[in-house]
Amino acid sequence: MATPDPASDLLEPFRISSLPPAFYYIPNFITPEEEASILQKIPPSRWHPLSHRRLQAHPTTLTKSNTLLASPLPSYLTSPIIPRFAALRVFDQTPHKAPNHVLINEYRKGEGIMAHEDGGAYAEVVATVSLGGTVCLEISSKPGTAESGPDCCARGSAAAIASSALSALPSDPSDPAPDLAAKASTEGFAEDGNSPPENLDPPAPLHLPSRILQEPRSLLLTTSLAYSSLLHGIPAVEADTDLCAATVSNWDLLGDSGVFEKAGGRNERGTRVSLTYRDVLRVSGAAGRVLGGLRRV
Ligand SMILES: O=C(O)CCC(=O)C(=O)O
Ligand SMILES: [Fe+2]
Repeated sequence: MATPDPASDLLEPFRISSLPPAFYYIPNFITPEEEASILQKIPPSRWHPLSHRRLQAHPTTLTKSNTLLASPLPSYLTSPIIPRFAALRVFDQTPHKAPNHVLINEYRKGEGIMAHEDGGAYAEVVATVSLGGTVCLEISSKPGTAESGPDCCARGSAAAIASSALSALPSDPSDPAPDLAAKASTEGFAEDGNSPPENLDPPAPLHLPSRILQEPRSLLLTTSLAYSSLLHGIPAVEADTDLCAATVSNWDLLGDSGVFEKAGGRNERGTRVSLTYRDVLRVSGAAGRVLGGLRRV
């Protein structure tokens, strides 16, 4: 069954409203010190070179049957990030209620990743933390779907999806990220976290393909229909150009859009590292592996 949009009153201010549900963009999710510390702890020996990027999987790659052999994530990937996901209830609706797998991708200038979908091995929530450089993620529809083609169409199912969102639980963010509490309170959300988001605005037009600009230290959440119905990719270019409110879907959510305005709408690519947190559906526990091993002997 599809994982519902994890919308809560805490996430609603960060929803990318011009895109189909449900993408959320949160700038400054981690601090510069936390970013530097994580980058420095990524083990150089674990990289798998690919043709246009390099990759490492934690705790391990999945088996051929898309099973995760359960083992803990390294602490530099869990703290402080996973408690912040919990405070925002990002993974509350997934089977294990927390991420159990992280892919680390590194892209150098001019590198990218082809348009793709992440597939059925995972619950439909991906939480991407960006480190180092800035890139545009390109969002497109799957070939042959109603949204494909150059035209706009109405976000018809947005309200239905939003209404199936999380029923909010009392909030106890033990370790809120720097900007989160302030953003939620300036948006006037109840502190007890019990009010479901109101969605009274008319549906926003959606334009596909579209771009999401990912600043260093930001968090991007790709969930529900955004996960299952759309493709995402990073163009392999040396610079992202023509960056402005009309061409970047999360322009109003950026931490500092002035940087791109001052640069004439241009983002010169540098090395970017992404951490993509997911909940693998099929997990084989250590006990099961021991028993399985004994049976095979
Ligand atoms: O680096 C990114 O932001 C995207 C990575 C990605 O799409 C993936 O690992 O499936
Ligand atoms: Fe992906």
